Amino acid sequence: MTLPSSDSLYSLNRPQLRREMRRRRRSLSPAQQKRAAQQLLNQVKKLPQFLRARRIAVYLANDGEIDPVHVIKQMRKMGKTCYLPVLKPLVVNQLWFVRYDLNTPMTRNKFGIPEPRIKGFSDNRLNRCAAKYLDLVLFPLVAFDTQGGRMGMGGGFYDRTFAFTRQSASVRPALLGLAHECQKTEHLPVESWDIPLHGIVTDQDVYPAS
Ligand SMILES: Nc1nc2c(c(=O)[nH]1)N(C=O)[C@@H](CNc1ccc(C(=O)N[C@@H](CCC(=O)O)C(=O)O)cc1)CN2
Ligand SMILES: Nc1ncnc2c1ncn2[C@@H]1O[C@H](COP(=O)(O)OP(=O)(O)OP(=O)(O)O)[C@@H](O)[C@H]1O
Repeated sequence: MTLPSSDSLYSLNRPQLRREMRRRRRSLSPAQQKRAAQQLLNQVKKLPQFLRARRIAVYLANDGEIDPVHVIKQMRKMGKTCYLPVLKPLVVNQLWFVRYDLNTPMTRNKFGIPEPRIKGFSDNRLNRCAAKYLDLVLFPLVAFDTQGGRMGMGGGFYDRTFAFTRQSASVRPALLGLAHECQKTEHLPVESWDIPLHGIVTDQDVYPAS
């Protein structure tokens, strides 16, 4: 099947575009995914936001997402602390960030994505990092454009969790989106609730926010 060209993407509404971009990334071959993951590390490891960050939130690849596995390995080599999103219990579509080491016990969330298992309240508190104390957050994206538009899985998890960054300009982790180059579109409308990112990193390029 031929992919719609960038022009015909214009005619799609938001859910259709999300479906199309998810299909695109899922249709990448294992070899393409492997190469993209390696190229992603080459892009990320040059970034000043990455070099200076000590606490970094990342994700475990799902649904054809660009895989930050080598970025995670590099973080560990550099002595940085890695955090993963955990669906916040009892609160609508918000995230916690919990420490992720080689021996972290894991479980699957309701979407089937592995996340650190939260045992007791105290254990959870010890290993959690408040979103405002993260130095860098790598957002998983479904689609992006080069003017600041972006789209995630549709739950608004990241938008809700980082809504505080609008108020307090002084406490602001660096926010960077990760995506395959094939998830770039011509133009995505920016919604009122969209949290602006500092840039997007793909296997091919770095797009700083303008
Ligand atoms: N790797 C990864 N982890 C992540 C996210 C992500 O986008 N990628 N999230 C970013 O927000 C959060 C989880 N959000 C998600 C939202 C929807 C679906 C999803 O697959 N939705 C299904 C419908 C599932 C259902 O309702 O039962 C679908 O659309 O097909 C997955 C994750 C936290 N962890
Ligand atoms: N701060 C917020 N408070 C309440 N609802 C919010 C907030 N931010 C976003 N939402 C809601 O969440 C949904 C997000 O939809 P959208 O298509 O933008 O998801 P998304 O791009 O996947 O978001 P994210 O990447 O943040 O997970 C919208 O229905 C929006 O109204």
